[in-house]
Amino acid sequence: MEAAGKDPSRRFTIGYALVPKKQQSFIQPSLVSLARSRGIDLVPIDPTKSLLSQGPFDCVLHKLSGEEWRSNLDEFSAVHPEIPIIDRLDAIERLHNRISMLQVVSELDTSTSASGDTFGIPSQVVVYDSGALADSGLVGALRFPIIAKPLVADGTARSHKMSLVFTRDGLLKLKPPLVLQEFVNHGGVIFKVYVVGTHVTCVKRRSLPDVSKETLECPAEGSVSFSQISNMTTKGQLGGPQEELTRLDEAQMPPISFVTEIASGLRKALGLRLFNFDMIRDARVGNRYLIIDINYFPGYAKMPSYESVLTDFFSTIVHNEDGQNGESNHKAEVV
Ligand SMILES: O=P(O)(O)O[C@@H]1[C@@H](OP(=O)(O)O)[C@H](OP(=O)(O)O)[C@H](O)[C@H](OP(=O)(O)O)[C@H]1OP(=O)(O)O
Ligand SMILES: Nc1ncnc2c1ncn2[C@@H]1O[C@H](COP(=O)(O)OP(=O)(O)O)[C@@H](O)[C@H]1O
Ligand SMILES: [Mg+2]
Ligand SMILES: [Mg+2]
Repeated sequence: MEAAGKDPSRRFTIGYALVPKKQQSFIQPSLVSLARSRGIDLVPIDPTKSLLSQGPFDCVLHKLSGEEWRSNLDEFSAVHPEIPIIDRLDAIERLHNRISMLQVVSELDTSTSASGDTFGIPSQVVVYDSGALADSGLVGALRFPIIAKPLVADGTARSHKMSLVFTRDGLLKLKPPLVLQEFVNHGGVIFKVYVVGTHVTCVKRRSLPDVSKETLECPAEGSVSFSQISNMTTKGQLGGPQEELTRLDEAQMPPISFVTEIASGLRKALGLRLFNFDMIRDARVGNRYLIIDINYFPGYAKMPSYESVLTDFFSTIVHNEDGQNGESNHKAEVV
C-alpha cells in the first residue's frame, strides 16, 4: 500500500471472496455506495482463479476455506506480503471446531471485572464415538439438560443442528463427533456481540427458553432437535409457556465496559478482526456470563448501522491505521 491516506483523491480496492449467499446478504447496495463515497471500491474475487491474476487489491476480505483457497491466499501473500488479508485462514479455522473455539476463552483474563461481572464457558465434553455416549464416566460429569452440538462448526446446515437432551436415553441416538455442553437457563435471551476491528456492538436476540424442574423430571421426549434458534421469528416445538414469558425488550443488557473488555481480549487472542460471539447470563448467578459460540464474519447486515461501521473499518485498513495499538480508536455501542 502507498503512504497512508495522504492523497484524498486516491481510490482503494477491496476484493471480497464470499459464497453467493453471503455475498447477497453482506454486499448490499447501501454498503457498496457508502464505501464508494469514501474512496473504497468493493469488487468480487473469483476464488477459482489465482488472486495474482485479479486486482490489484489494497485488501482481501474473505469467508472461504479449503486447501485450494489456502494455496491461492498463500501464493498471493508470498508476492504481496504488504496487502492485508482479512483474516488469516489459520485463525479462522480455529473457529471451525467447537472445542478449540471456546478454548480461547480460557486464555483471557477471567478475573472479576470492575462491574463485578464474571465470564467463562459452560462445562462440556467432546464425544468422538457412539460408545462414549453410554459411558457414564464421561457423560456423568455433566448435569442434564445437555445441549449436543456438532463438533464441526463449518457453516454447513448440519453444523448448526443441535439437540437439547433431557435423559441418558436421549443421548444414545446422537451422532458423534459432538460436543455435549451443560444447558444453562438464561431467561430465553442471548447477547450477540459483533466485533468489527475495534468496534463492538451488543444486541439481544431470542434464545431457547429455560427448562423447568418439572420438564426435566418428566420430559415428554428424551431429546428435541433444533437449528439456528436466534434467527427464528416464529415459535417452534421448543416454544412453550416459558417462551411466552420472555420479553426481549425487558431483558437487561450486560455492562458495555464488560462486553468490550471480553471482545477486545478475544480479538487479540484469536487474531481476528471480524467475528461475533454469543453470550448468555446464568439465571442462577445473576452476574455470571457464559460464552457459548464464536462465529467468523457473521451476518453483519443485521447489525445496526452496519454500513458505516464496516466502511469505517475498511477505511482504517486501507489507510493502514489499524496498528496493533489501535485501541485509541475504540468505539463501543449497546443497542
Ligand atoms: O446468515 P446470517 O445473517 O444469519 O448470519 C449467520 C450468523 O448469524 P448471526 O449474525 O450470529 O445472527 C451465524 O451465527 P450463529 O452461528 O447463528 O450464532 C453464523 O455466523 C453464520 O455463519 P456460519 O453458518 O456459521 O458460517 C452466519 O451465516 P452467513 O451469513 O455467514 O451465511
Ligand atoms: N450451553 C447452553 N446453554 C443454554 N443455551 C444454549 C447453550 N448453548 C447454546 N444454546 C442455545 O442454542 C443456540 C445455538 O447454539 P450455538 O452454540 O450458538 O450454535 P450455532 O453455531 O448454530 O449458533 C444458542 O444461540 C442458544 O440459544
Ligand atoms: Mg450461535
Ligand atoms: Mg455458530
